[in-house]
Amino acid sequence: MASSTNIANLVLSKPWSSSSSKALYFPLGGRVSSACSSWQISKRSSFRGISRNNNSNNSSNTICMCMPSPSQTTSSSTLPMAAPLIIRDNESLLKYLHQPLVLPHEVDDGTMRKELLEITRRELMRSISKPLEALQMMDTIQRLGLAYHFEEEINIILSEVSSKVYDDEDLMTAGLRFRLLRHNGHQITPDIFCKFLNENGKFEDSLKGDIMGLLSLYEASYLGANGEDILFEAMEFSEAQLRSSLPSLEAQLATKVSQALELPRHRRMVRLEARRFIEEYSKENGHNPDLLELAKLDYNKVQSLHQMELSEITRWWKELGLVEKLTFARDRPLECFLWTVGLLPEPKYSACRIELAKTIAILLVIDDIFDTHDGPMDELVLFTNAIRKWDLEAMEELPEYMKICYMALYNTTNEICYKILKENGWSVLPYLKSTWIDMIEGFMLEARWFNDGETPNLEEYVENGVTTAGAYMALVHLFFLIGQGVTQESVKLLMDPYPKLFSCSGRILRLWDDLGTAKEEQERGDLASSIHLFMKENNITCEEGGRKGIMKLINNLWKDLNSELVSRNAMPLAIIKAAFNMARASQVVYQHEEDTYFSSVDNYVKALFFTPIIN
Ligand SMILES: CC(C)=CCC/C(C)=C/COP(=O)(O)OP(=O)(O)O
Ligand SMILES: [Mg+2]
Repeated sequence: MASSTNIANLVLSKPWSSSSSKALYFPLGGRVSSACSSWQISKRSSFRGISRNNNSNNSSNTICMCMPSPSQTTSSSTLPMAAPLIIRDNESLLKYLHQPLVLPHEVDDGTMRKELLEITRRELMRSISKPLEALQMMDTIQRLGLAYHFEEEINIILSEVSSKVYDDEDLMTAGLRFRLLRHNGHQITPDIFCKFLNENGKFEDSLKGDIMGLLSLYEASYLGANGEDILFEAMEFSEAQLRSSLPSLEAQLATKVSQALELPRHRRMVRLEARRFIEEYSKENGHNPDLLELAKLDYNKVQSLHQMELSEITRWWKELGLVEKLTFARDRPLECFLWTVGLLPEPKYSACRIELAKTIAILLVIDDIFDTHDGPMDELVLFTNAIRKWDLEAMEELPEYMKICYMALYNTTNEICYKILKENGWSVLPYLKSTWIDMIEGFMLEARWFNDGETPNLEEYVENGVTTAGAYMALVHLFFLIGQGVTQESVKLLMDPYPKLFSCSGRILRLWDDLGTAKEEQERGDLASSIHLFMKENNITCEEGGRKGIMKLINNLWKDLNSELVSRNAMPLAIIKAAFNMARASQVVYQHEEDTYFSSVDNYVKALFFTPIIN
């Protein structure tokens, strides 16, 4: 008979408190109940159930976790998504973050995760003699969000498969090999696809029925750089074939293909893809149960790290108190944090994420001084001049509401510089200051255009829009915060002018921003957006046509961005990755209505930061 355990009196610990790992074992098949709910314990292995009681009538704020003893096993699992969670303001966010909560990795106390990591590491290295197996496993590992644990092993395997010639490799393997090598910054030429062309230079008709091969070619084609025409041929060919075969595919494969057609792998944000793919993978026949288990444990562990960071950012933001003084300004620490997790998904960048989120929060307030508040021109000029001087005395001339913002920027930037100096011995104030000055001058230029009734051309608007979207500011900060490959040579490439890598990724950010926010901005009476300037310059009368044109520009910018990955220059790989991630995050933040899985930014935030994965 099923036993029942009342959880009302369980004392649970905070997600980041290391001292109190509690393992609560319940009998498999038993029930755990609270005042308003009960859970059947029927899942496999250690931790298998966590649910926050969201019944607002019940003040107990119960979090329930159920866990069969390690000896008990059962099969199959489903991952419920985004439980209802309402975060109304920073107050309730902080409250939420400080509520007692036990996350799965704590229950496991890390032992199981470590064991699974070692099992996976061994399996990955064993697969090296079979390239296809190794590549597939590596691909799954990356997709599950686990690649950061296996950087060394992944590089060993990639070096191995990049140096060999595989005469008999099929389309699927060639596509996978190309994509993984290029994604990870290894050299590979698209000539490996030449053998799949007929005498007219077109992909062979015989490939049309090879759905897995086409899918692999399709995903690889999105990493094409300028001049790699074979990959653009590959993109058209594979996309057309996949679309036309979609109705005849069996359900699971059809889902795989439509997911890919919706958004190729190369453009997906790492943590969101991990969240989504863990569920897909759990339903795949023949999945590796250890890998799946590891992915879930790891996802939840990283999520609890993110909660801790978010708690730190929210505390900082509240203490700063900017929005209490500037009531028109945006109050969105969560949104800032979403960006930073997009740019820097790896756990090791915890401190960088916190600092970057601060800069974005301040950027939003300055943007609001210029846009929403419509600061009078003379005040905006004063503000711009004071920032140029970068001097607390210059602050004295400013109106009260500007003073507090000025000092918040001044202090936060100095604190970031101090941390970098302490950590690495680099004195970076001239660079950080300079990138903020560029940004304020960009805002000022927009304000002048608006005030004088002047319309810039598309190119002028977009280039300035990269600066006002904060792209250069964010990447220059990250260059020093990450601190990898900071040399005299790479620092010389950083500013004056900003590197092409930054401007391509920044243009993608600006264009997605306009696609996502132009409607409200136009209603508010802001400057014409890139969509409208594109329509004007190309004699297009309908907005839909303008949007399509902008999408084309974005696709071309991706080719430019990929070219930067191929040429590499002296830019460190970590900052190249961050620039790519900025382009990826832009699409995620601004194109959510077309995403059928998460469907809203709110759901991204819940899935990323608040809802652990449960079985
Ligand atoms: C990674 C980074 C730097 C993220 C910042 C994102 C951003 C562009 C915010 C401002 O958008 P907005 O649409 O409110 O402002 P704008 O007036 O510039 O369009
Ligand atoms: Mg905008």
